Amino acid sequence: MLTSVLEGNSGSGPAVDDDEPMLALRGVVAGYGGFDILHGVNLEVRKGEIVAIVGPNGSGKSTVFKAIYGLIKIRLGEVSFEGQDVASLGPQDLLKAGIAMVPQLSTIFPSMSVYENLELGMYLVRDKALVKRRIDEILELFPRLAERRAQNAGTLSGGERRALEIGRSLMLKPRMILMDEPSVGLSPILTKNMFEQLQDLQKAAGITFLVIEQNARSALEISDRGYVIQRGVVSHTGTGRALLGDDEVRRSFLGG
Ligand SMILES: Nc1ncnc2c1ncn2[C@@H]1O[C@H](COP(=O)(O)OP(=O)(O)OP(=O)(O)O)[C@@H](O)[C@H]1O
Repeated sequence: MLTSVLEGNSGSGPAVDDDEPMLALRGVVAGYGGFDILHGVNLEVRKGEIVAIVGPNGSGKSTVFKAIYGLIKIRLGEVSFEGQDVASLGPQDLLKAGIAMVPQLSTIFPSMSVYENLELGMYLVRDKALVKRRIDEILELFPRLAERRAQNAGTLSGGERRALEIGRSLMLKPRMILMDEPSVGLSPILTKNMFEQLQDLQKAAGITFLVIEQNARSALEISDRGYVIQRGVVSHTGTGRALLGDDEVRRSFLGG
């Protein structure tokens, strides 16, 4: 079954009309307990894009991810991935479908080596030769990790650790990666490096990214498109460049 998972995730995935978005949220309403937090969110990600979700604290950015990743049930609306309704799928099934998530909090095992942490990205796969091949491919994408493959992950710098998390999420060959605040804990220069890494992966491996970021300016600078979420709805959308140039967005979120 796991072989089929890998086969399913390799290559370009199901045939999708290029005009169709890879991921689409339509009128999504979701929340916690008796309260709605998202009041009809519409959002699209096209194949090969980097798309950023930005907005003030508590506006619902993480809730959008939870709704996509099946961590909360949506009350109204639709979530589709490559034309398939995925609203009722949980994280394991979404991973099989080709979407991986890199959470905000580190999930690296500090007393294990870089290599062993990467192995965990395919821990259910018994074919060791396949796992090794995949790790070698990933280490080729991340030369700094390759140099440190035997080093304990707990001794990595913040940026290297983030790279390891991204690398591990690539083990099952997802076509799309959701990243929740990838710049948390990183200095401005490491944030810049990390975003450049996403752009490299977008080009080298054709990965599509949907990224939530507090650091709105840095995220929009490298994003093809962005969505500003305010009080549970999309208030602005456009190319990263257009949002960076929008007076209201600048005043509200980017510090003038
Ligand atoms: N498990 C939960 N139970 C109840 N309310 C929650 C829960 N998780 C989030 N909320 C509330 O939902 C609202 C949106 O939270 P969310 O985490 O989506 O915002 P965010 O835009 O990601 O914020 P931040 O930038 O601060 O991380 C907040 O008012 C928050 O308190």
